[in-house]
Amino acid sequence: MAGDSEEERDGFNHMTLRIPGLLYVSVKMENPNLTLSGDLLPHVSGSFPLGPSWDPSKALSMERESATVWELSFVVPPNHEALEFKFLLKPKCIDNPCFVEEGSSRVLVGGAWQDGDRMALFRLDNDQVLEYRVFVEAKRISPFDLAASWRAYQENFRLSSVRGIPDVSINSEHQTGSENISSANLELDLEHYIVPSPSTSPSSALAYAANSTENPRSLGGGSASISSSMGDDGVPMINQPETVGEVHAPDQSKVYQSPGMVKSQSVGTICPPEKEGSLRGVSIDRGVGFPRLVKSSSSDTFTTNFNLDPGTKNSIPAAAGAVAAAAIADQMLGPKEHRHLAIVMVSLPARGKTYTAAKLTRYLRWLGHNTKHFNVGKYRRLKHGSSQSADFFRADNPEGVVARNEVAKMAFEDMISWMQEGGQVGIFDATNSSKQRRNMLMKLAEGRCKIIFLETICNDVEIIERNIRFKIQQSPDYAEVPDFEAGLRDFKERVAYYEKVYETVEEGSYIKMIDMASGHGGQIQVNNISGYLPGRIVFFLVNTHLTPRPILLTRHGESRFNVRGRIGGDSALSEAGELYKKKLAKFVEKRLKSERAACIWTSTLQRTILTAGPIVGFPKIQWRALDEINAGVCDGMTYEEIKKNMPAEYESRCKDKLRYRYPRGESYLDVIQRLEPVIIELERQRAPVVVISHQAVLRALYAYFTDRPLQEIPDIEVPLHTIIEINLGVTGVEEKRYKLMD
Ligand SMILES: Nc1ncnc2c1ncn2[C@@H]1O[C@H](COP(=O)(O)OP(=O)(O)O)[C@@H](O)[C@H]1O
Ligand SMILES: O=P(O)(O)OC[C@H]1O[C@@](CO)(OP(=O)(O)O)[C@@H](O)[C@@H]1O
Repeated sequence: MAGDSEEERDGFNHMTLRIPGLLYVSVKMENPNLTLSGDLLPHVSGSFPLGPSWDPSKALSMERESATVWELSFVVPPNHEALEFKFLLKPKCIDNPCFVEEGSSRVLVGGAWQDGDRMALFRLDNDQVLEYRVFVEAKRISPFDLAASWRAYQENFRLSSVRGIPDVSINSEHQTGSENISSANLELDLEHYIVPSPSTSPSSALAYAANSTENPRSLGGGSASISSSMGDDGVPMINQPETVGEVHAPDQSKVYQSPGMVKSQSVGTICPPEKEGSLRGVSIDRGVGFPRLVKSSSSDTFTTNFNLDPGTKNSIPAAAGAVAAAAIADQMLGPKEHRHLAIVMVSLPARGKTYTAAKLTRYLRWLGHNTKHFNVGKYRRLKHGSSQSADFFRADNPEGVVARNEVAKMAFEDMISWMQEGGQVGIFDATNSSKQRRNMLMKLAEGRCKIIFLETICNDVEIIERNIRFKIQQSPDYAEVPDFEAGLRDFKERVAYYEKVYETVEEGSYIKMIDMASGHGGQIQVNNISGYLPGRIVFFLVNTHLTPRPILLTRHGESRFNVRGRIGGDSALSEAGELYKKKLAKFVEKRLKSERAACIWTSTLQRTILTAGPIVGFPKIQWRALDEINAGVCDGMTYEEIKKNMPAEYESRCKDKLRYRYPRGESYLDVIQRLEPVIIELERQRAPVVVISHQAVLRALYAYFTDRPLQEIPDIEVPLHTIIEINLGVTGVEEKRYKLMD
């Protein structure tokens, strides 16, 4: 250290005596009057080791240390005699001239400052004078210190200096670089930027989730078949076969200890996380999303051992994503009936059964579990028509009871048949509100599948009233009833008949969601729940809620690698990307202006962090889990180069882009697996979130919200400079797209 020869002033060390040995030098400039300096950036130009020449174009830029102080540090070798340097101000626009400080050059000899001026004076074009205070600090460092700090620099400093902001940050004013906003101005009305969403996206949250559930096999439905929608004549329309389902487990070693693993033999209560009042100061463990794992067996080894060929039907789940060794072990080693799981919904009408069943189905499918939703109401409508009045649902109407039990049995048997063909999780959606009905189901399930009851209880009369009104609007039961009030009366009568005979679940394995829609947290009770998958289901349900909020998904602004067609890497933004980041900031400002809280999530790659740069007023969080698919040895190559130099790899990826894993990199399935905590966190958040990430990652996130089959994920279109707004609402998911630039 130089402590023995320094003179302290203004908090900086001004050297007067030479320090022998290797030196660490820090020079700083301070300009308290920021408004004068405009967009002039301080630089240093000098002799070795500051630069090979005095050429201003090779001057080193200083880093902004605080709002008014700029800093540059460097190492001077031990045998170096004199170091000469000068400060420069360079305009951001490279075409404009730069300004060199007045007076002779500054000289440092062995770290001692040869009495240079303590002010740097710049005379600008218009004879305006800018003054900066100058500080120099020199410390002797040992080669060991240097080696250690070099390592630290390699590991940390370079990253944070490139990125310029810490993992969790918030900027309350526009950063340098976000000026010159005029070209980034947006129309007053954001609707101006709306472009059509792809036809496969969820058309409207008002579409009733039961419509897209399974059809009776007796009607030619089966495991993959007829449509969710009804034709004008009431006859189901034939649609595409369902493609979701069987895929390889990506890597059985890739299991991380998840909070989803719950074992409970007796009744326990879990309270969901508190509602977030404000997101400011939020801190997130960046490790989340990076499973602690050992890369070992490939999916090939796994599938050979356990005969999990995606093309063959078998009784073992063909799983992906977070479904890994634990899930498979449960399936392989547990009792035979445990290889298939039936989630049997229980509740009075209008308590969110179909909504919850549809959401859980979407989540499990996205993780790679072969899951289907069987809605008994749909079976009833197809068998008995959709114009049954409340009387049909009276417990003392024997014909109604027989008819309802018959369709319930039919749907349950269909579900079991599908499981025997390889299906893994069946979600059985009916009121199942009496012990007698549940006993019937348990008998049907004996030795064939494990049952977990999922009961939704709601004590909030206002929510029940709102739900009932939704049902009249959405349910095909009332599609033919022109008078809304008459429909309302009939449905309330139906609910009252159910209430008379309703028995809460007290038997078997169950999960009870109590008042989870109230917005005050509610609670979840679990009884006799164990195993990987039930644990995941409980964890998912604890974190979901009904608070409406938008999630804005966007890729980073165009990167320099994008321009050159190179994949991966960590390049900065192109000119178009720079413009997009400014437009995006304006968009976010307008779109979220009425929100009390919101959060900006980026990956740890600089193209997303730079894109988030000009957004002000909201906390920004970097997630490693949001980093782009790791292209391994192909990182930085163009697709053409991969095709030419690694034709076999290129070919394999074309054949199966979902499962293909780049050598030393990742597959899409790997990406989905690491995104699972991101999905849980997105479900848990109550405020809007802006996710600035990458093509492959956003494909996977988008597929979750829009219930797209895994196989389609690698080809989903996620264009640059476009914002995909996902609105999570009380009735489901709706999508809007804004295109800010061509
Ligand atoms: N856990 C819940 N408790 C109460 N209401 C809920 C819950 N989950 C969802 N909802 C709301 O209930 C409304 C009606 O739900 P739906 O699933 O059609 O009811 P059900 O199938 O029980 O008749 C949904 O639009 C949703 O807003
Ligand atoms: O899976 P494919 O279709 O190759 O798309 C993923 C690729 O998208 C890219 C662009 O080509 O994303 P990004 O824009 O985030 O850089 C590559 O980095 C990444 O490898």
